[in-house]
Amino acid sequence: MVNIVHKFGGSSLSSAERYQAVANIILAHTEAGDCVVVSAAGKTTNTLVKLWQSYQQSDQQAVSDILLQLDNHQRTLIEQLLSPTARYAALNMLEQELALIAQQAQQQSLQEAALLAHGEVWSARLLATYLQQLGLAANDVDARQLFTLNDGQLLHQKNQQACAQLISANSINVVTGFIAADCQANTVTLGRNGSDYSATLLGSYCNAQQVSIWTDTQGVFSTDPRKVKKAIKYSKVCRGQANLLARLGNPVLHAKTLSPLKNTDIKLVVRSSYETEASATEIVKEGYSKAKRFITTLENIDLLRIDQLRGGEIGELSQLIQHSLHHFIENGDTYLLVPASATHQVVSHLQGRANIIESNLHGCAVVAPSNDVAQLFEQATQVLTEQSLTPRFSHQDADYILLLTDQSIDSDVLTLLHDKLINKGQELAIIVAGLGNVGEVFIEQLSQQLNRLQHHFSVKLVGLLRSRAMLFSPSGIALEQWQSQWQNEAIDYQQDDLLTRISELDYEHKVVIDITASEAFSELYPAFVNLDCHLISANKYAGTANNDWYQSLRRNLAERNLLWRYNTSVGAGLPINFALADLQNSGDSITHIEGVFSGTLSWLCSSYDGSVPFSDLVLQAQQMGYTEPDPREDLSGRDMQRKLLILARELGLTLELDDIALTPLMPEQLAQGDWQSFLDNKQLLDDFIAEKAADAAKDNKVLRYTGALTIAEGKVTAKVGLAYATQGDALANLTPGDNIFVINSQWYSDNALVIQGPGAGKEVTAAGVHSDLYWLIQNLK
Ligand SMILES: NC(=O)c1ccc[n+]([C@@H]2O[C@H](COP(=O)([O-])OP(=O)(O)OC[C@H]3O[C@@H](n4cnc5c(N)ncnc54)[C@H](O)[C@@H]3O)[C@@H](O)[C@H]2O)c1
Ligand SMILES: N[C@@H](CCO)C(=O)O
Repeated sequence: MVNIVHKFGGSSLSSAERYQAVANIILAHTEAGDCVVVSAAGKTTNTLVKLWQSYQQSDQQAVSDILLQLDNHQRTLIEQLLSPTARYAALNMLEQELALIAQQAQQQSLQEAALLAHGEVWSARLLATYLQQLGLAANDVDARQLFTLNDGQLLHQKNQQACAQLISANSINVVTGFIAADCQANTVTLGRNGSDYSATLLGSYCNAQQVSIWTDTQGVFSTDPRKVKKAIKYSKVCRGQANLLARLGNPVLHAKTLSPLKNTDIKLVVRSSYETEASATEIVKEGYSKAKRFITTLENIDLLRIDQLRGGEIGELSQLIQHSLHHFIENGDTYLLVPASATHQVVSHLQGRANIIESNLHGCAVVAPSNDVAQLFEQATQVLTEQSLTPRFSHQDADYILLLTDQSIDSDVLTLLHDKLINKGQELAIIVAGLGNVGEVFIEQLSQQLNRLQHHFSVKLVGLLRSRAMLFSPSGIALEQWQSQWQNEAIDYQQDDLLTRISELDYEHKVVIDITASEAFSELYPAFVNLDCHLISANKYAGTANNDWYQSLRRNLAERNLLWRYNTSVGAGLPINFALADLQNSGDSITHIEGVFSGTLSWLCSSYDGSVPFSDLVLQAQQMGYTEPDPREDLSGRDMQRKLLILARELGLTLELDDIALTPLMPEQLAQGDWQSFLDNKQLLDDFIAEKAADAAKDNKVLRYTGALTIAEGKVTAKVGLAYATQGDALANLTPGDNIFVINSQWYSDNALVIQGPGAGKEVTAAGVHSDLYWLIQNLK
């Protein structure tokens, strides 16, 4: 089975040293069954083209000179690479082939494509022989036996069968790029950059997993890295943008190269054959990478207006001039950008339907996410005008802009444009898990918040998760339409799918915001950290997990410079964690924390006067979004126990949950069974509370549920449970739903520091999550 198709261009094979470097790459990156597509070595194709031109001009002397030049180049490669036995056979074969070309030239029977094909045939044969010499099973394959075209159209079925028959599963198949055959077995060529196209065709016919284009650049950059030092190399580029760039003349990839990959899962990777350790650019399917910004320059372009462009005509024209072409519609007219050298051919092919509107233009195209296009259009026009390069023609489309000028854009102007238009890192991708009470409000508030944050940082919501379905959109989910996008695009997922999608996000920073109440989800935190995600949690499970797990998570975060914030897990939006951290960072030491840390239990106890059954109040609290998904988590005291543990760990204590004594606010037996069985037995709760309230009332007290943590002489005691508060006390007067934190420390010993306010509710909690997000961004800057 073909796993990877590798492709090496002419510059990667320009000398014996380069062949050796390629062989080393093959040794390290291929296994039996893989294919290696090669172009002609160095400038061999150009030399063969010159030979053809001299032949057409009947310049016999030039033909002989060029043949000698080819002989010298190939001979040097063979002599430097092959052992004496292999060398003898290779030189013999080369001699015969060159003699045949000379003979055909004399007999006036040379064929252009067959002549050009020699370059690739020589490369494939030499590389395969050299690999054998290194002990690898390798064979050369002439692509004219693999790819057949009829009338310019590839015969896919026939070609697929040929590949299945001729590509060996037991050796490295070194395949000639650029060439194919017609139905009469005549050689045809696949056009400019044909070897890249050969590689993707072969990949699709063989159902390969990946096509790797090894080239002399390191990948796809935001602009030409030779002209702009600060050009950004992108690790991922979507096929749509790569295609558009190719049509606009960007030289890294050609539109044709991408076409065989349409509707396949084959990965396309562009990487450097010179710096093999450098990271590569992966061209991924739509939706698997965020849209990026690029500037590509245009040189010597003519602008044609075309009447009645027919379907498929652009393809025909590209084939004719062997160049990717781009057309667009402006005010109802169809325009075509044509390299000036090919205008004549295009105009005559279109027989009176093409008018040259502007000729000899230069300029640039800026490819960008659609939301950014309008702003970039203004900025780019301004930069060019300031540089006295006022555009002669401009066009704004859905995902790019085109600015055509009289003079070419030199590297100084390109650098100015790049500085102004291209993001320089600092992007944060947000994944939100849990779209319940708090999650929904958080997303509603996010759009307003992002407008503010965008001034400092580029922040995008890229993922939404419920327990079974997920929605990922690497370029950003439209916040105004997230619900309809969810309805239409969310898909079921397994844990591995989620981790894969997160790993594919090509952002400088990622944060998973956990607004679930799921312990299972919190168990994924170590996996998120391994994928370099920051964490924000409203969920309390990770913060209260056993100490070994918790400490190991903290260590992993620290090792990777990642941040974790979970302020809302205690006191919702109240700044309790800020206060504790601040006191400790200022040198204070906390001795005692006491109070009511549950919005639900605060509201229930303060609202209860016996007139409404307690269980009815529980259902109301649930409706108001105060309770945990299962309110028994609150009634059992467990939720408050978790909060006290989180506070204790903020103080640097290494308690476990069960180190905090707990007395529940419900009869033990109600903890068993599902929610319905609780409802069936709610009378037990009502009787339990009525009894406790009556007991408290005997001393003119009221029911409250409180927690306390004391550190005295190195000893820690902590508990949560029912308390009777004296009428008129701060605790008895607590506003229903409010939390209160009474903090004693070295500095606040007699007169405690008190923090009080709403401790639950979807709005305040969502606002608290935003505060954590803001804090994170401040710390990333
Ligand atoms: N409600 C509050 O006032 C408040 C205050 C502070 C903290 N919190 C915490 O915020 C969290 C959410 O509270 P809520 O009131 O919004 O709860 P909720 O039950 O309304 O929402 C939780 C959501 O998480 C989803 N979910 C469950 N498991 C998931 C998984 N594995 N992956 C993705 N999504 C999953 C559920 O489908 C649900 O939509 C809880 O941990 C809670 O303790 C809530
Ligand atoms: N159920 C929790 C939510 C806030 O953590 C409470 O009532 O306090």
